Amino acid sequence: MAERTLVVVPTFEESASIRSILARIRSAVPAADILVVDDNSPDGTAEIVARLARTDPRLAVLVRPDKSGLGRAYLSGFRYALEHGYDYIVEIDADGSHDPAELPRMLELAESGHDLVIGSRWVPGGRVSNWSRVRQAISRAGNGYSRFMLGSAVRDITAGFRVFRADTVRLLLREPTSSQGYCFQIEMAWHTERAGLSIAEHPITFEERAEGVSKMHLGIVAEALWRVTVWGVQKRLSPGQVARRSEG
Ligand SMILES: Nc1nc2c(ncn2[C@@H]2O[C@H](COP(=O)(O)OP(=O)(O)O[C@H]3O[C@H](CO)[C@@H](O)[C@H](O)[C@@H]3O)[C@@H](O)[C@H]2O)c(=O)[nH]1
Repeated sequence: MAERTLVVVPTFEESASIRSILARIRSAVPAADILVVDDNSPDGTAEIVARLARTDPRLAVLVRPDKSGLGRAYLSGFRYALEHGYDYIVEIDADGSHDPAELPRMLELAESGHDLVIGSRWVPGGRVSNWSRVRQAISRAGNGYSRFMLGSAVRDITAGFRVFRADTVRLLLREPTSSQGYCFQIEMAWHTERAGLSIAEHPITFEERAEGVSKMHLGIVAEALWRVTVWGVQKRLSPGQVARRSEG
């Protein structure tokens, strides 16, 4: 059977950019299916996708009742992908920060045996464009701190542009995840690394969004700081027995 790919696009208030990113994904990976996971955006993002899906059987939208964080949205998308028998699962932002044209190469890397492929800003060849100095500093500091606390070798552990083999996700979801927000990305990559699976970082250019606003806020940074600190301390106290999951 041919291998099947699901591109999961989490959205909250992305009505200005959703049409464009869906068209770009479709043109970059025509054989892939697309699932938008929307947290009941007041700006009608889900309604736009639902209208497009009426004439595109390979596009679907999952509407969640409330805004409950990027991590929770991705979990819903992952479960959908596993239930529907996909072989590869893609994560990509809806705002155009990630160029879907990188996906064929990232999928090739996954097909060649990497369990997780990260579109990385912080490896040679990777860069950011139009990102404020503050956001660059937060990203670099977050990655540096995570590498130090968790002993991770991943250069862009917070990145939101990824290809997972479905088996990787199946393994990760055997235990409940604790992260609500963008910390989910750190948790998934670190657990993949700890499981001894293969991670490749593919250099990308991350473009600051042209429309809409970032959903990043202080609470998201605080959650990541807190959880990475706890995981890092637990790792030092009982190596090999990290209580990665602190809640359901
Ligand atoms: N469903 C849902 N989607 C969400 C939520 N919060 C954010 N999103 C969606 O998640 C994507 C990323 O959100 P942005 O707000 O655009 O993120 P960013 O500030 O540009 O952050 C980028 O950098 C982070 C740190 O490196 C990354 O962790 C993140 O994935 C992204 O690439 C967008 O498609 C946005 O609509 C949520 O609570 N629910």
